[in-house]
Amino acid sequence: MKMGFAGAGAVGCHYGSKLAQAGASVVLLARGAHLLAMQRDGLLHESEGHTLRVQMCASDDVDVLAACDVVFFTCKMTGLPSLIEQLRGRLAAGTLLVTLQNGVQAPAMLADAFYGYPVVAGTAFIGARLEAPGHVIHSAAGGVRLGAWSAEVDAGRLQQLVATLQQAGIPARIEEDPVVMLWRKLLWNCGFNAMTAITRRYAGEIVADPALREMAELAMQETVAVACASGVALTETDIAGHVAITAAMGPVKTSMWQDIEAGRPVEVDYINGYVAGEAERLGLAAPVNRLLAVLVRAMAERGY
Ligand SMILES: NC(=O)C1=CN([C@@H]2O[C@H](COP(=O)(O)OP(=O)(O)OC[C@H]3O[C@@H](n4cnc5c(N)ncnc54)[C@H](OP(=O)(O)O)[C@@H]3O)[C@@H](O)[C@H]2O)C=CC1
Ligand SMILES: CC(C)(CO)C(=O)C(=O)O
Repeated sequence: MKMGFAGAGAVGCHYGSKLAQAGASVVLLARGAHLLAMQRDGLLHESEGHTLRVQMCASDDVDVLAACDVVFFTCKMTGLPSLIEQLRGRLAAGTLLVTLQNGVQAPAMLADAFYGYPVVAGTAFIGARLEAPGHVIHSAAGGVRLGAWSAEVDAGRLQQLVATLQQAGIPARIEEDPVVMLWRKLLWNCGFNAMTAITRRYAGEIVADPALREMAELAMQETVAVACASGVALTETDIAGHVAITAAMGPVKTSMWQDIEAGRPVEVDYINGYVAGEAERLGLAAPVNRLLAVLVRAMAERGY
């Protein structure tokens, strides 16, 4: 199976490297100083106490993905529309397209742009960051959940992909309802991504502080209400589950906190901003999500 990673940063390089180490043929679409570093020295990959230099084919030419069996989209949501435009008409028919973005919008965007292709929705539970160009640190977890999004997805092929990921040491499983899967992850991200980015506290610390925890829970309650009004069956139990898991979580810097610190575009419009917008469309109120989105946008504009 030839695996491609479109927008190979922290998440794409970690998974690409794990697959390459297990013998898969892997190609990375990357750019800038990060690409140059990987082309010159290979990827420096720190994971689970091991540091390796891993050589993979990396390019900024989209045709590097042309002959892949599977292409994982691993750019940020902020970069997805332009990446889709670059790849439109350039991938072989039948290529399995897998999204791993936070938020709930990526699979539908791909299914629209790549009509007739098999599209798989995915969620990544991982702590990973680009420490420097060509240097990825995987610090926590690493599981992937996948669910068939478009009718073109063949169940056997999806199972084979999950087996390949598992053989590479990536905990992977299939979810029967990809919409619920995406919203359940969004629920956590609405509660904790902006809160960690604003307060510079780990999610576990937010849960341990009654006032901060209350805000995170309010953001998640609004998200549950929007999900339910959209026909997605999330409940208060999902919130309690997220809070319990987060209380036991180590010091993982969320992707939004990393982006704010690095002065990169933030995904808040696809997380709290998305929920606030959907609430307005549905005639609901989501003031906490709206406030979190406004604050994170303002911080991002100032570059801190
Ligand atoms: N990192 C984490 O721990 C987690 C991340 N996620 C989610 O996974 C997704 C990916 O996150 P992450 O890996 O951290 O993001 P990164 O920013 O580390 O990686 C994305 C990479 O894609 C590159 N890229 C974007 N567009 C293109 C393009 N057109 N051509 C070539 N390269 C391109 C970016 O380059 P450039 O920097 O130049 O834009 C960047 O190197 C996000 O939706 C995030 O929310 C989910 C859970 C945890
Ligand atoms: C849940 C977590 C922290 C890691 O999977 C995440 O989604 C993020 O950093 O955006």
